[in-house]
Amino acid sequence: MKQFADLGDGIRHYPHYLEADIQRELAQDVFTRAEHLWLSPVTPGGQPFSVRQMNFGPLGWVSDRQGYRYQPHHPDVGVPWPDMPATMRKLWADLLPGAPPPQCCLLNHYQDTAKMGLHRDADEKDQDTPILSVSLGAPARFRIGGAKRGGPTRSVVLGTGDVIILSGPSRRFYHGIDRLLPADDLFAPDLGFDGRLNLTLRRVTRD
Ligand SMILES: O=C(O)CCC(=O)C(=O)O
Ligand SMILES: [Fe+2]
Repeated sequence: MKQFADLGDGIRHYPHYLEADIQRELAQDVFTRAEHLWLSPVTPGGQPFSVRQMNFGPLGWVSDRQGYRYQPHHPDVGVPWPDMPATMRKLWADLLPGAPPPQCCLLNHYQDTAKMGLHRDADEKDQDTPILSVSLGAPARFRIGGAKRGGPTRSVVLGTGDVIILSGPSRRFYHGIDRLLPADDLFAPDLGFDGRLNLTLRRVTRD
């Protein structure tokens, strides 16, 4: 069992969990298969996100003028989302033994000043199975609060190859990304892309 920092409330941070060559393979696979399929999401109110997004796996999270939802097909081209990377399925099985398999691997690609405001992952019928997320590339400041908006928050730097799990009470906590941080050369293998890639695994349905 690799070391993790227990941040309380079911938050587990595994720094440098993925080796550099695995990170490189994962990034190459993801960017190759996501090419031409990236989405520029907008909120239902029409505000653009500063990240671009894509999904792998049976269900993908989509945000547009019609609302937030999960669907089995890419909204622009109508094809099923590409298969979930084997590395991500293995991570889930290794770190969350006994959990039902993930149904969505959401990609968030952050460049320059991209960020993500505080939100809860609330569109899944399954609000109990943990969320597992991987960071690749530029480090970022991840912010996490509590179950109610407006309460105190804390932050943790997520570096390349890090895994964070939100389980237990923290599955329903507000969280977001403040901003990208300058790369730390000691832990910054060249992964062949700019900015930061986040891959988030979630269970969506309750069955
Ligand atoms: O980029 C991250 O680490 C967080 C992404 C996130 O919270 C989400 O996609 O719901
Ligand atoms: Fe989230």
